[in-house]
Amino acid sequence: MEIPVLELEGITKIFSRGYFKKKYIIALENINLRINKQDRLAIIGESGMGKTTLARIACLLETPTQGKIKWFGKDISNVSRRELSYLRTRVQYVHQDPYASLHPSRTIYATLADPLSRNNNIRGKELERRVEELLNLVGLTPPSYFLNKYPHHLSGGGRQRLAIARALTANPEVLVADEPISMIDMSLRATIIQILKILNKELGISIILILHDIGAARFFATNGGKIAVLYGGRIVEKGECDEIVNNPLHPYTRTLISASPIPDPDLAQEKKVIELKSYEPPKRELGKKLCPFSHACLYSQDICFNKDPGLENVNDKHEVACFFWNRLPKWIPPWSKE
Ligand SMILES: Nc1ncnc2c1ncn2[C@@H]1O[C@H](COP(=O)(O)OP(=O)(O)OP(=O)(O)O)[C@@H](O)[C@H]1O
Repeated sequence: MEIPVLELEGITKIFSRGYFKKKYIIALENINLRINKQDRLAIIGESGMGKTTLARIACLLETPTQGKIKWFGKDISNVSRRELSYLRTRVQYVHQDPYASLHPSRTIYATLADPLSRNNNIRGKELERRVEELLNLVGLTPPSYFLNKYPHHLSGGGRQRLAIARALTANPEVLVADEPISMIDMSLRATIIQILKILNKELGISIILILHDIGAARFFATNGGKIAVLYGGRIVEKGECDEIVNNPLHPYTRTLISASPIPDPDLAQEKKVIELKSYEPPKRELGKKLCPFSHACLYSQDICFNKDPGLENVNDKHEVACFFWNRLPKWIPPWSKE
């Protein structure tokens, strides 16, 4: 079996808040993920489900409370500070807010040339050539127009392109983009996802894209990519994108798909959004075994409140954590004319 570039094994993250009366927040629980070379993985879920925490742990910017992180099969839980800072250059993080992640007083040339020179030990003409190559790659063309401009001269989409180019200066093995399209114009969102797909295909970089919209996740991961659905800090369903989107087996994934906008106005009018029993966020208690979606799920029964369903293999392309996945009603996709 292929050795994954990055592997998360049984990752749990618990935050504590308060000084005298501590409150514990289970942000992630028992997350297992394998990222192979050139993988395309979309992680989806609503706000507060643990996406950013997972992204930061995958980029080695946050330490898990429990679990192992492996880099090419080697456990890196106890590596030296020096090795950790090296590994952090191999897994690059693209922040959701391009406004905050770029230095406002550096030109676009300096934003890219300084880290390029540091990471690759190049200067002069070679450095200029590489800066131009990166600008071309992310669609900031012609490069000569942008070199002496500043981030504030760019639109939100342009700044996100620059942030992606800067992440590439370290020649990363993995790029984790945390909701990179949430703060940019709707019309530019597809182009940013398209750039990530090109980097994945042409440079062979493994890409983890964090999103809350399953439609965007589908656009990114269709045709060979994967999707993992996060709810209440757990992965409730994961597998090949086309398999998950066409045959979702977790009630939460079905809810997400049914809530996602569809472009066809006739279908949009007829589309039924799946109602839930409750719209409260999941309650997570330390040591309590249950399905995190049980309070909201239309199909939950006693067992769902007393036992952790755990991910089960449906087939080699699909895992789901639901006791009743094979007893749910037939799935009719909202885009179907049936
Ligand atoms: N540093 C922290 N200290 C305490 N609690 C935290 C911290 N970071 C995250 N949390 C909590 O962990 C849970 C998961 O947060 P996280 O930001 O990972 O979710 P998310 O899915 O990325 O949400 P969003 O889309 O709103 O950013 C939330 O309940 C959040 O309040």
